[in-house]
Amino acid sequence: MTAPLRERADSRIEGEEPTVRLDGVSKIYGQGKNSLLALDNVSLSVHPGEFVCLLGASGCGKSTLLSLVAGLDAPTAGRIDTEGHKIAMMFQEPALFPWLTVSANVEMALRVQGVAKRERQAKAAEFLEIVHLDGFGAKRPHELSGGMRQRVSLARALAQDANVLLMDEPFGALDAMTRDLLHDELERIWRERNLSVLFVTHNVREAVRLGDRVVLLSSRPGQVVEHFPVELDRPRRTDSTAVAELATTITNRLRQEVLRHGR
Ligand SMILES: Nc1ncnc2c1ncn2[C@@H]1O[C@H](COP(=O)(O)OP(=O)(O)OP(=O)(O)O)[C@@H](O)[C@H]1O
Repeated sequence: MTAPLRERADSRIEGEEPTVRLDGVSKIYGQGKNSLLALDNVSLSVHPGEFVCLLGASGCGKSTLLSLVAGLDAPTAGRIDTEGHKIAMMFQEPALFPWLTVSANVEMALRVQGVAKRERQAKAAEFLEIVHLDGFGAKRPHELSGGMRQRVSLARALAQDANVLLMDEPFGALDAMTRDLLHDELERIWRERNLSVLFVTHNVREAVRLGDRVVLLSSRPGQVVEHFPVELDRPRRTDSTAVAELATTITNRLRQEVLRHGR
């Protein structure tokens, strides 16, 4: 069984600069009596081409951490370095514009970058092909299934020309079969494009299925409790014995952590 190695986790490849680095990051919401410490002194790196999954009890600050890395909010203390890297974010809800076609939703990301109209259409078609949605460009989001809408969202993230993908429970609302298919798709795209991925999930097996490393956060305030390298051959199956075994180890650790906090 793979042992958790805290020391090794942030020195994966010597001399290689991380794409995302958090140093002693804390986040307090509000002020005075009503203030809430969401993250406490979190240090964490994601290396080029690395797939890191973030697990933790509900409310431990996972989404907060992603929003800080995305620059949507500022840390109260500590430092976040993503300099020189382009970041795209995906949420549980695909957040597509319902009045636009699928193609126009993807084109929006290109428009922001100043890509000319004719080129936009061709490029959007390419990105839709990457997520296996060729031929669906003229549809509206409501005409697609939940899994297909998440594919559009992924195509839009890729169209942002990002090398860092932040994913906040992107498959949490999908059925198990669709989720399995999207795991395969995401793994293929991650490898082909050498993306650095920071992926938040509640699903321990999903984290082991996808991650090079699973990082466990404590209950609030979120602190890094342990790093679990996942040294299993890819592609992995969510229902394989090896995935289940490591998932059990991590779940037990997570349970300990939750009980320690009495919730
Ligand atoms: N904008 C905000 N203002 C005040 N408190 C907030 C804000 N955003 C989050 N919080 C609080 O910070 C804590 C961490 O929230 P966050 O959403 O980051 O946790 P999470 O681990 O992603 O939760 P979940 O797993 O349930 O999605 C929670 O107690 C939440 O209520």
